[in-house]
Amino acid sequence: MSQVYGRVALIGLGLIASSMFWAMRRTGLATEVTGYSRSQETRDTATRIGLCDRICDTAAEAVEGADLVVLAVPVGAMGDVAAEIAPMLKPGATVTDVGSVKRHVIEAVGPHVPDGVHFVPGHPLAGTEHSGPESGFAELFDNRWTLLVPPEGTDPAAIDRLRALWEGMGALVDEMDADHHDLVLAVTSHAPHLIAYTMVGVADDLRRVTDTEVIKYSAAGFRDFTRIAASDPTMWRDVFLTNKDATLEILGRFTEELFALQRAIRTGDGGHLHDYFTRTRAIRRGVIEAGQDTDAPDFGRGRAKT
Ligand SMILES: NC(=O)c1ccc[n+]([C@@H]2O[C@H](COP(=O)([O-])OP(=O)(O)OC[C@H]3O[C@@H](n4cnc5c(N)ncnc54)[C@H](O)[C@@H]3O)[C@@H](O)[C@H]2O)c1
Ligand SMILES: O=C(O)C(=O)C[C@]1(C(=O)O)C=C[C@@H](O)C=C1
Repeated sequence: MSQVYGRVALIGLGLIASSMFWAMRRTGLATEVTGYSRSQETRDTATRIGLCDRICDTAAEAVEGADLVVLAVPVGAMGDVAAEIAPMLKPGATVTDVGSVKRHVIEAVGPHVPDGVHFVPGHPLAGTEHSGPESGFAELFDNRWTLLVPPEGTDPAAIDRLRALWEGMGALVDEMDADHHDLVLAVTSHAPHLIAYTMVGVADDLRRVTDTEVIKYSAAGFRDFTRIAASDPTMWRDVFLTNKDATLEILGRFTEELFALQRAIRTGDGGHLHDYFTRTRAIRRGVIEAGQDTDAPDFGRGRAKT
């Protein structure tokens, strides 16, 4: 894969931006990558570990002359960052983001993007519970989906170019409407995170089970919950505050199903429990066959990357 953009500016140097830098560098997808993050400490760390070709002291300096600007800050900060960089954007450049919620980002960022600059929101469906500039790695996006959510009327050439960048970074790329994206992600990512946060909170509250026991006897299922519940508090606060309707809808359905399962346990309705678990097991098999669980032993049997 060869160069897709000349200069790329990464704003917010955390897990996703740093992974993008290493992934771009792996195959030379950009000529120069500039970076900016709000805290001096993050910028110093980025300089120390060689993240980006140039770390700048302001967002405006980082985006000057950039062909692609990537907003990789928490969703709640996207609008302010867009307002700050808008006057410096080069005509013909593309602004994208990697936020976990799309309708809010389109409404917060869109109005600041000047005429003559393309806006192609995106979201890589890949991450870890770690954050910050040292947490990134080049393989994060390999064989994982990235969803592009271009508003109606976006220049197809700008979309294709961003698609080429993500594919060059190892991702599979699809396009989706913003509202549908937010509903799908509420099911597959946002509600599950809230449930994990809750489960770990419950274990912490339950004084009959000591902390030492929780850690010592942590079974695989609960360990996965603790991993997810260690995710960045600012990022997840913003996700729930900006994808309110879809998350509340899914949590409403979740509560209804939970009550039904609770009732089946209380009334000894084994048939209901067995049927339910049979249905969910089929979903898990679908995830593995689609090649989306890299931890599964048979990962790779599924969809071949073209
Ligand atoms: N972590 C994940 O699993 C994951 C996956 C996909 C998408 N995302 C999305 O990607 C974005 C970044 O997430 P991350 O995991 O890389 O976060 P992170 O916490 O690792 O990094 C965010 C960085 O942005 C900086 N920042 C915060 N506010 C800023 C501002 N106003 N101006 C400049 N810099 C600012 C922070 O200092 C930090 O360095 C979020 O919108 C998140 O929803 C995260
Ligand atoms: O793997 C993880 O730790 C993640 O939480 C990644 C994950 C997800 O829910 O799948 C988290 C948030 C995103 O916006 C995209 C990916």
